[in-house]
Amino acid sequence: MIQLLFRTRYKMSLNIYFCGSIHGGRQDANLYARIIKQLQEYGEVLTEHVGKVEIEKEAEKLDAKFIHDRDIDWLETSNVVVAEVTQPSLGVGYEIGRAVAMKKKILCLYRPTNPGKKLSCMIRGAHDGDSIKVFDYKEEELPKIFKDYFAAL
Ligand SMILES: O=c1[nH]c(=O)n([C@H]2C[C@H](O)[C@@H](COP(=O)(O)O)O2)cc1CO
Repeated sequence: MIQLLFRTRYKMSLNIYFCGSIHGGRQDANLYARIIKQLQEYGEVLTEHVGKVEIEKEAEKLDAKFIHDRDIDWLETSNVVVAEVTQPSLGVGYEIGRAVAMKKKILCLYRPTNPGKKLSCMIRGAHDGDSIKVFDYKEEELPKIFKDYFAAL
């Protein structure tokens, strides 16, 4: 019951900006969709399109400046930024940098699956354990990570 009240309260008040690679590579697109579904338990995900398979076709119809300005507006109105940072993406790195400058609460999630690949120090090193958190994770750990993260906000 308490959890239900908690979720209802946050659904009404939290704007979540989810970042995931688009032009950087769509290998994790289905994972993004599953993450967005979980995040919707905690608030409104402003960037739901990041998990959509057909996003690249949609993006072709839109002007880059329109996408940039719309996303920066959403970033400004967001309360929390959640970024899946395993697949490197210039856009995601840029969004995180802008979000840091806006003093947003930021959660970065990285899957250390490939021993030959490392997360950028500019993301891992931004972790301060308070406003900016960077976690290594496995997908099955996400429900607990989100539960703990949003409860502590
Ligand atoms: O069509 C788009 N729509 C859009 O919202 N974005 C934003 C949201 C994503 O978190 C991020 C992805 O950047 P990139 O495309 O460089 O991987 O940029 C990026 C694009 C394409 O660059």
